[in-house]
Amino acid sequence: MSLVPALELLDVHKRFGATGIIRGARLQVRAGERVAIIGPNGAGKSTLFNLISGRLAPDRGEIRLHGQRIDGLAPHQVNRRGLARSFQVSNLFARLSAFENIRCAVLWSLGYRYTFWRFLADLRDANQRADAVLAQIGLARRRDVPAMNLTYAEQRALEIGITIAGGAPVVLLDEPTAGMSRSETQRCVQLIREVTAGRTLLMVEHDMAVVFELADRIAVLVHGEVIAFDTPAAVRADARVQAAYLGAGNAHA
Ligand SMILES: Nc1ncnc2c1ncn2[C@@H]1O[C@H](COP(=O)(O)OP(=O)(O)OP(=O)(O)O)[C@@H](O)[C@H]1O
Repeated sequence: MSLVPALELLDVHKRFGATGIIRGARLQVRAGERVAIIGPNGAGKSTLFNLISGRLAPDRGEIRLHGQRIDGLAPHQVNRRGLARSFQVSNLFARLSAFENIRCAVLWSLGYRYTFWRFLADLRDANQRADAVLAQIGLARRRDVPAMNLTYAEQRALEIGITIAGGAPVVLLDEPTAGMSRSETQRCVQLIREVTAGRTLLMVEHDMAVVFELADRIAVLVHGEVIAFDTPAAVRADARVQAAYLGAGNAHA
């Protein structure tokens, strides 16, 4: 395993107006690791994701992907360097089929800068790859169904498929099980486990059962600082975490 962290945050700061939202966040995610970010509402989890994926630039500090600085790059540049993210709010093309949605993501990852003949060859590859991803996310039989006619859980699975379709080694999932029933959540956990095998996963998740089942390590974000970053067992036993979050009867816990 590489000694260079897959993803590293060094003293990252971000303020909105006069309010410091991310205040010296530090994190080192190893290649192949699954890490969950938890924390109370408003702790800055979404802001942190936006900073990592290039939607926001930090005011201070560094963000590194496989040792290379990515802070300040645009989202598509971060994506090209091997980091893909999903969104809380649906990102699907409603009228396109499940297959076409995935194929768009595959073609995007291949780039549109090729000649026409090269594009045709890529299209063949893209079709094969899109079908492989559909099979992986369990939607092969729903291949030609427009995204808007899929069930909610299928739409969320499709979003995960779109995120991994380009083959990015580092994947950010934003509340992947939000709004799901218990059984849908169970299936989604299994899906995430399968599709992120061999990749590095960073996820924001409010469902503690999912977090404790999936994560190798958990980062606890409180007021824009990572106050604990450890194994699930150690985080569960951490008095600061209990005081700040887990024991506090948080609405999401
Ligand atoms: N673009 C923005 N401009 C001003 N304030 C913002 C902006 N984005 C987020 N905030 C504020 O930053 C704080 C952190 O928000 P963020 O969404 O990152 O928290 P979170 O931990 O993801 O919360 P939740 O668990 O509720 O999703 C909140 O007080 C929010 O109102």
